[in-house]
Amino acid sequence: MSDLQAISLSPIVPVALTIAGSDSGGGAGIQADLKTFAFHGVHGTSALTCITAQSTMGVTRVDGLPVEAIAAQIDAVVQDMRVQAVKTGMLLNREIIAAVVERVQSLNLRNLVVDPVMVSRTGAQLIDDEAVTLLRDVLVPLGAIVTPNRYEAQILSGLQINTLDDMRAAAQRIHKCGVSGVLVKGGGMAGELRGVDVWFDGDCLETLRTVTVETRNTHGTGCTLSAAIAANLALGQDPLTSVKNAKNYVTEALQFALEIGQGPGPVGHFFPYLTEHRRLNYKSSP
Ligand SMILES: Nc1ncnc2c1ncn2[C@@H]1O[C@H](COP(=O)(O)OP(=O)(O)OP(=O)(O)O)[C@@H](O)[C@H]1O
Ligand SMILES: Cc1ncc(COP(=O)(O)O)c(N)n1
Repeated sequence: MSDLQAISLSPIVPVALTIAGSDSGGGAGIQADLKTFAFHGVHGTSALTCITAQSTMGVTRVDGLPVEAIAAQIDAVVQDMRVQAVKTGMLLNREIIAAVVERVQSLNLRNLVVDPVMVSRTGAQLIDDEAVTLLRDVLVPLGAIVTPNRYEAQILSGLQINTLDDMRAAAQRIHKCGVSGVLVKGGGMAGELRGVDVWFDGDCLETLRTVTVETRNTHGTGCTLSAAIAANLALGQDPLTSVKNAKNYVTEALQFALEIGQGPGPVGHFFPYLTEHRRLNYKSSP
């Protein structure tokens, strides 16, 4: 048997789990997470929390799933597979957050990346006040890494964020709640700070910069980033390396973001790696 055959017959593929909502438009939520896991060579599993009717134009309807159905999905995956990393995304309401917290604790889920989906990058609150409190006080402290955007970081820290120093102060304040690593994301910052993130893990306070991509097609950046961090953790990378690799991936996916639909299009999860030939075919399509 050749080496190639031996490898393909017994692949040791890491497994990651996303606990998040569905985006019918395919740009964010579970759809973005599974594409990101696949890109990284990680087997993606999912526990759906809610179904959004959504497109690049926005969300027109949201239906939460029964908490028993959410818990059953998590149990089914974890009882069968060795899940190396988990990410949470849109958890919608208090009941769903409480159910996820209960499963994370009972099953002792490790390498948890909490994307605290609470406020859109434009500042609109996506979950009710009670849910915000529970997420902040109970779920975030269980995380290995939490990834708030500018507005979410304001809620978690109680600080206003307008400058890089504010981002740093917020990351340090959020760390005090017990989460191991904090990444304050700068997609919603103005001017030179757009796309600049701040990392704090108790020792290291680091500013992470790639390039600012001039595009309006940024739908799904937050989901993609947290899923890529989870994928890197599943692959055995340390937290800061995972965050840096994930940021590089998101930057590249933004550079190949898709002009699809009438609103801000999604990032291109696989598009940097399509052959030039195939991209030319797309351009010549009607
Ligand atoms: N124009 C950009 N250029 C480079 N990086 C960007 C840009 N916009 C966002 N990012 C990066 O994308 C990642 C996601 O951050 P962002 O602040 O957009 O999160 P979010 O608000 O949760 O996402 P979304 O807008 O999709 O809800 C961060 O690493 C951020 O720095
Ligand atoms: C189902 C679902 N989950 C999360 C988000 C936020 O997405 P992002 O912050 O990545 O744009 C979304 N728009 N829809």
